[in-house]
Amino acid sequence: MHYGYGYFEEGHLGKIQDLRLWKRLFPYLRPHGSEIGLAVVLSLLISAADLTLPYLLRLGVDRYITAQAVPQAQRLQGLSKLAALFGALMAVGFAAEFFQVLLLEWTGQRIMHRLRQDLFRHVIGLDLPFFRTNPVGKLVTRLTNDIQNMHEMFTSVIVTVFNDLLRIVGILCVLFWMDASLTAILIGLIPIMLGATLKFSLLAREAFRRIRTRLAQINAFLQEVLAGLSVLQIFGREADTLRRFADLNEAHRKAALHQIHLFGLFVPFIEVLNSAAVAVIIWYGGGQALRQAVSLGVLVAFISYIRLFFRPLRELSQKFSIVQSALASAERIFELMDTRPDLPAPPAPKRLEKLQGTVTFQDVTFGYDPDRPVLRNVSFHVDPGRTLAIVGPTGAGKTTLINLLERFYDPLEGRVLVDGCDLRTLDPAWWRRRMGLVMQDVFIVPGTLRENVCLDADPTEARLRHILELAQLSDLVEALPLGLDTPLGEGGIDLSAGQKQLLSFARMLARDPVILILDEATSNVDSETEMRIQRAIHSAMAGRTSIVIAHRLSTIRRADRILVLDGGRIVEEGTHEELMEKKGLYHHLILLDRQKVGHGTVPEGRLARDAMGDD
Ligand SMILES: Nc1ncnc2c1ncn2[C@@H]1O[C@H](COP(=O)(O)OP(=O)(O)OP(=O)(O)O)[C@@H](O)[C@H]1O
Repeated sequence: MHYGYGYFEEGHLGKIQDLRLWKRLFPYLRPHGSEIGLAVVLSLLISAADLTLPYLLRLGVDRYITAQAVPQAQRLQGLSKLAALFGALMAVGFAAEFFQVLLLEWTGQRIMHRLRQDLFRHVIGLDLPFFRTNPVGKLVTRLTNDIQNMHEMFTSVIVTVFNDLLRIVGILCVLFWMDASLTAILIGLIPIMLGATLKFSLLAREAFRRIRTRLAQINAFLQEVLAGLSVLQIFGREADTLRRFADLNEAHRKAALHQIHLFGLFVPFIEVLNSAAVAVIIWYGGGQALRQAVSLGVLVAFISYIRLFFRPLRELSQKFSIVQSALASAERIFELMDTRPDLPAPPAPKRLEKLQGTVTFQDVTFGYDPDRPVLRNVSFHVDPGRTLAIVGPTGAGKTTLINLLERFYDPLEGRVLVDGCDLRTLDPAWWRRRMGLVMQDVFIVPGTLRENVCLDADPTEARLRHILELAQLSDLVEALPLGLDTPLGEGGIDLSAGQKQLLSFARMLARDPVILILDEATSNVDSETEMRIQRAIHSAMAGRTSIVIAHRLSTIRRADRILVLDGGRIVEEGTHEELMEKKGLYHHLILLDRQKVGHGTVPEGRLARDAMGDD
């Protein structure tokens, strides 16, 4: 939320004298040099019009209203001319200000658009390890509040500060030229005005910070409560939740009231100061006028100038605050832009001409936290077109293995090779496009069902129909009024967990990958659909290297090789028959599974993975 004083993250202010930041900002301003130049010219026009208006008043009073010696008709004619000139100048000032605002907003929006685009491009190019340590909320703030903050600075500070300074200096010069002693009085009032507004700015900034903190607490609380509302209702936590919300709401109300008091005090105070300045000028200047030391016109012009003079003075401190907050935002934005990917890109990323699909793990050790390895000395080899099944207890490191194969992370030790090439030497985007992933968690991208199936693939209409058929999605598509053009996700329809898995399978088929990875691919669909999907999966596996995190005996049996992982190590390896003969962990797991099936606690053929950790 923006209050006109900039958005501040706890206690952090930007340093206006930080040249490094201005240097980084300059490339964003440079393409708009002509627009900024034009805005400055318009500033000159606005200031000139503003400064001339009170002077016309002076002329009106001195030359025509109080000039008894001049004939009446001439005075009236002069006044009409002045009034016309006054109107014309106001129109010029208005038009110039209108175009300046348009120009600055347009430029500000263009700059922000580019900055946001650059930042987003950078963020989505970062690797998964970065997102583990940087909360999503923080990144969203960078792309929204911080960018908005800088927009504020571009549109309402950079050029308009020039306006303000020009006006202040211009007015002082004109006043000095008209009457030095009256100007001296006005200058005496400047420190009081500046001091008051500066103090107020600090208090206002603190007040807004408090409101924002309270609002952030309310937002976080609401998000949490609404996401888990059903659990809350089941456990009867409504009254307690209501009480906690009431406390947060009350704290926000108090903070908002404090800010209203502050403004309620400051705005009239500034008005009083303004009026006091006018009173002093009337008292002192009036005396001078009576003694004929200054003309009545000068006095009238002076009073008009005072009004013009105090506004920019008052706004300068507010603008100072906006610049401080914008520079703090710029610092955070550039800090994010300077984050380098954790996975170093090879100097010349390779793309293999003809990918066979051999996968080799060579003595791989890896941990998300380098001090706590999740995989230890893992080595295996899968030939093209072969199927490898990985089984093991919960938390054994199965998904981590897949993460390394996707090159979302690099091993701490050892190498992951495809067709004999270290993954670190390949172009990661090219490599990831060669893999088809069917996972339990399916991410729906905002878009239609067709876009969600095709993603980066471009199958023909007939092929797409065939894919939907294989993925058991045809009936669903037919039942939807808009068919494949039905929007999914927010604002569109929601798919069931099972339907999402079918979608994930369809995506894999559309991509036609060399390497197939299946992780709990059909855990959420009914038995009949599962059977059909399993059949389709097996035919999809033909001719592709497949790595399956297996929970079903049927899949495991068909695998060419089975790895049994436990505590991040490969503890057994072989075919189903070999491992059964060994009578080790695999044998134990299978027996447990059979027992469970016997007791009817798990569906037939599903490996009793929950029981795996019991041993
Ligand atoms: N992103 C992550 N950051 C930190 N630790 C993680 C992360 N992902 C997994 N881990 C840890 O790594 C270990 C292995 O997790 P992994 O997901 O590979 O196990 P898994 O064998 O796939 O388990 P499951 O069968 O339950 O899916 C676990 O101890 C887990 O806590």
